Amino acid sequence: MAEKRNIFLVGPMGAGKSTIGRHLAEMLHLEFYDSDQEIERRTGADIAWVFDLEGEEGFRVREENVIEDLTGMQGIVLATGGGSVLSRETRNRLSARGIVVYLETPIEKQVARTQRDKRRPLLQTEEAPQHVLERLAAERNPLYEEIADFTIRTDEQSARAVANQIVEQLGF
Ligand SMILES: Nc1ncnc2c1ncn2[C@@H]1O[C@H](COP(=O)(O)OP(=O)(O)OP(=O)(O)O)[C@@H](O)[C@H]1O
Ligand SMILES: O=C(O)C1=C[C@@H](O)[C@@H](O)[C@H](O)C1
Ligand SMILES: [Mg+2]
Repeated sequence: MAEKRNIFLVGPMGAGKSTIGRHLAEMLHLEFYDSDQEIERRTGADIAWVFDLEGEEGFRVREENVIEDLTGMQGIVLATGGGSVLSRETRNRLSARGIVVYLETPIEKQVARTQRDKRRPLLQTEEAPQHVLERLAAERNPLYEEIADFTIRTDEQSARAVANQIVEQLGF
């Protein structure tokens, strides 16, 4: 049987990777994974707690390991953590083992979408979320672009409509 392909969603916090990823997996009859959720499952702690106990550095090690394992699977949709592309090894694995879709959205939209929940420790600081997200974007957008097979904006349509658009672009 032909190898089943993987789809990896990358992009910043609030781009909609987790939400759109679930729709996409359902539409394509693939399994859905989310690296943040997988870290929570393996540690039995939430993301904020991992950041508190181990710092961002410890979190990144866990993230790299989880993505190494998940990218070794076949036939999955994976929503990656927003900062996972900081690791060169992770970027190489994502590029080599699946189709990478960059979900792009303006900062203002990211701010609005991440305002209500407190699960993103990098945004729980004195600095305004808008500034943090701008700083992260300057460093990370080139990395998302570097590995993307294609890019889709997620601020103009519903999550389901974006998933549909991805299915069309994938052509399978
Ligand atoms: N296309 C969309 N249209 C409207 N709302 C959306 C869309 N995509 C996502 N949202 C909403 O935005 C919020 C953030 O989305 P989501 O958690 O999927 O982002 P994420 O990219 O996984 O972020 P993170 O990197 O922090 O995990 C959710 O409440 C979701 O319902
Ligand atoms: O952009 C980031 O660095 C992060 C995004 C989230 O998906 C989580 O992985 C965590 O909150 C860190
Ligand atoms: Mg997510």
